[in-house]
Amino acid sequence: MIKNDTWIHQMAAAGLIQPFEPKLVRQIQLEGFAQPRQVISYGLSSYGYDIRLSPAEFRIFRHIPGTVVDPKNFSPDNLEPTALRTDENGSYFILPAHSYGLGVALERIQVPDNISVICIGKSTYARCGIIANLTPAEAGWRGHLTLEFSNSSSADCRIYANEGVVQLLFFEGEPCAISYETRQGKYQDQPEAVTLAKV
Ligand SMILES: Nc1ccn([C@H]2C[C@H](O)[C@@H](COP(=O)(O)OP(=O)(O)OP(=O)(O)O)O2)c(=O)n1
Repeated sequence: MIKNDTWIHQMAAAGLIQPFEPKLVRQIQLEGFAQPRQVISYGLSSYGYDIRLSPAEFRIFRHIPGTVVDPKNFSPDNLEPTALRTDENGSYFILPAHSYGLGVALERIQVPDNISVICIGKSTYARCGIIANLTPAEAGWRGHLTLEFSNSSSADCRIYANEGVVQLLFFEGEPCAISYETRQGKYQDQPEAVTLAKV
């Protein structure tokens, strides 16, 4: 069964999502500004939680002529760090047209042993041609999710840091025999930095 806002709120106290925002935030009031700034929503929703993109790092995929990407031997040279920019609308990275980029979640999550998390895109970005890869966070996993985005449009697009970027859905099942923690999964305890493919 999918978990609701009451459950997510209760579990936040036990470390499910940190930092935790108990309502859906659509605008923030900045010191020294008369008007609040509109943000891409983040925080608790009815049956999920919208997490933010960290300003720490965003990397864009680039082709290195003469090479083939090997998931068993991934080269960091294929992912070029891109600068965080800031203007009156907020801080953002630019994901060029028809390209692929990796960022990291601002929040740290800690998945209980009887829960599976599905990470899906936000409609606001989907409407701009940005596709967030649909990925799981497994029972017993902890850390900052590495987030993958493709820009399927022919225009460059901003991806805002410190604002909502993907949403998490939480599903409860019978307790599993072996969690991500007990199997010592290789992506356990990811820091707030892009974690590359490993074998
Ligand atoms: N966008 C995502 C999706 C997942 N994860 C983390 C949480 C997952 O619990 C863990 C492993 O995800 P997968 O099971 O999809 O990865 P693999 O099957 O490739 O790796 P493993 O062999 O560790 O299961 O990686 C992540 O950081 N960013």
